[in-house]
Amino acid sequence: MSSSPLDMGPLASIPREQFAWAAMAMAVVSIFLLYRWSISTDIPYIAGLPEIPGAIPIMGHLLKLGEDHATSCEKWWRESKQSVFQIRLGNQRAVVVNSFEDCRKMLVKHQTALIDRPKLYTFHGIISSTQGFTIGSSPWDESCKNKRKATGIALGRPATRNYFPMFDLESYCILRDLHKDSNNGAIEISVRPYIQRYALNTTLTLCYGIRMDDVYDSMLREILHVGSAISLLRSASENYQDYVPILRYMPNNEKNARSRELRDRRDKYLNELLDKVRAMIKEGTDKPCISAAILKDEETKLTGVEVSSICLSLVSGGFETIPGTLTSCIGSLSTPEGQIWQDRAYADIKRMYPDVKNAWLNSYQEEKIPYLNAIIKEAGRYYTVSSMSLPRKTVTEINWNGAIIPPKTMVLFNAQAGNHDVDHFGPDAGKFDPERWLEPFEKTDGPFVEKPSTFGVGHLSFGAGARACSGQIIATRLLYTALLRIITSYKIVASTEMPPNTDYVEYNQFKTALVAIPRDFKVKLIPRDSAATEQCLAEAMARTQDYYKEN
Ligand code: HEM
Repeated sequence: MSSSPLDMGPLASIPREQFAWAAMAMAVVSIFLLYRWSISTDIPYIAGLPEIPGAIPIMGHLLKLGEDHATSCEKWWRESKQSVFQIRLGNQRAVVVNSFEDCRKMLVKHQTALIDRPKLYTFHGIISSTQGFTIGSSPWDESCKNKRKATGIALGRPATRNYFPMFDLESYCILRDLHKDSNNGAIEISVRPYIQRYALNTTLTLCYGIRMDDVYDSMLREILHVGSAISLLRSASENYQDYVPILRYMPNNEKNARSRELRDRRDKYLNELLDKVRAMIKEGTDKPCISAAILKDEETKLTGVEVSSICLSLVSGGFETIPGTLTSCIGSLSTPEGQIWQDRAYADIKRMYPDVKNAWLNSYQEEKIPYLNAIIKEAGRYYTVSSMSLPRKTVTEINWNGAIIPPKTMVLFNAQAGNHDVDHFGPDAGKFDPERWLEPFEKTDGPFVEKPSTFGVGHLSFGAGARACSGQIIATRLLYTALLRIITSYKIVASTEMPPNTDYVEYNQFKTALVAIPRDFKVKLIPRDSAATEQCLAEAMARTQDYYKEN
């Protein structure tokens, strides 16, 4: 006998009602399991640590966080009065630390437990598949240790002396071109491109012994463009597929295609740079630099991929952070209140170096001027260019006031929140004020004296502990040298048509980027002492020509 399509076989003996119940139960169980799956995370809920309400299935808090994670977390901290809390980024659980004191305590006291960095699908799996991970994104292993050690030597204080001629040359080029392109102050100008070249040339020289003289050089602009686009793909608010795996399988995955395109463009210029070094070695014209040392097989104990990774780390470590900090700082200094700080800085420079030529000469050798140091600290604090720092991952458990944060948990440091914490910096934490770093003084008499700091540089912008920024010493020197030379040459005045945005959140035009990109603005440069500036420029030109000859 053939069965009809409606023949239900053995199920036919189950009464219709019972069948309906069974089907409903199965549906309920399936929905429950689906729901459980949609809210499950790599690390289970951490008992004893508050979780921010409002997470939704699959996405967790990703949508609620919006584009600007640092500002959302800062708000949740203030609303919940809990500085350390847990959130869900898709299927990953993360602990967020907000207040200055908690960031400091977590980063320093638990530095060994927090020595690792998480791996992300797009950045590690696609973008970094050819040149290796940058140091800032490397999980903690033997290779990362070697890379950090080599970088520590190349960027440490004793090595800084070797870079004096480079600091001299690159900061001279900023002033040379500002002087030329603004027609000695007659034309309003946007300063960021000059500072971008400054930051990039410094690390390119360190890594490859190569620099680009033209602010709009095509390779220089390509490196900056690709680097910024990659930095966007690293951010959680821009790239949900790192946390919501299902999105990776979407047809025509635009993120993957873009990642591959950027990776290929980056490979192209990195290979070109290495080829140039190879050619220079062949001709005997190579300059002392990290990649030449490796290519010439000097004793380095590093592999080829590790060298690429180090060069990539140094180039990407500075090209946005330094321009972000220095450009925004110049924005704050150009305001009417900022012009008073400029004048005080200028007076302090003249107090230490009555002859401006000596100030220029010493600008890359020592950081002796208290008022300038205060401006640089304040710029680092106020414009926290890496607002959520770089993510960390625990290797061992952390007991945080009784809550056990297990190994392999992602920990995020809200440096922006900590740097504007009124409980630490006082009620004016939201104001740019270099004088917070100076001892109280009779404003007219001076002299300015820096307050001693109990915690590194006094703010969280370079991170802290075992994975703190490797480039901090060089970065500070670069900021100092450039600022000294700019302030001694010009009084910087904000453009009335294109003034700077000096709000510590709104100055950034891309909230989703890993490192802030300041909104464009222009300034007018009013010469302080044209004859002295021209003499300083002429002397710097002569010195830097000698440097070229020596190399
Ligand atoms: C104003 C300038 C800079 C700022 C604000 C900055 C900020 C940071 C931050 C927040 C981190 C993560 C720290 C942590 O996890 O605790 C970091 C890591 C790092 N930075 Fe910087 N940075 C700057 C300049 C530079 C420069 C110029 C270089 C290289 C020449 C550099 C190289 C690195 C490297 C290699 C790491 C990774 C360290 C590791 O993971 O072990 N940075 N930086």
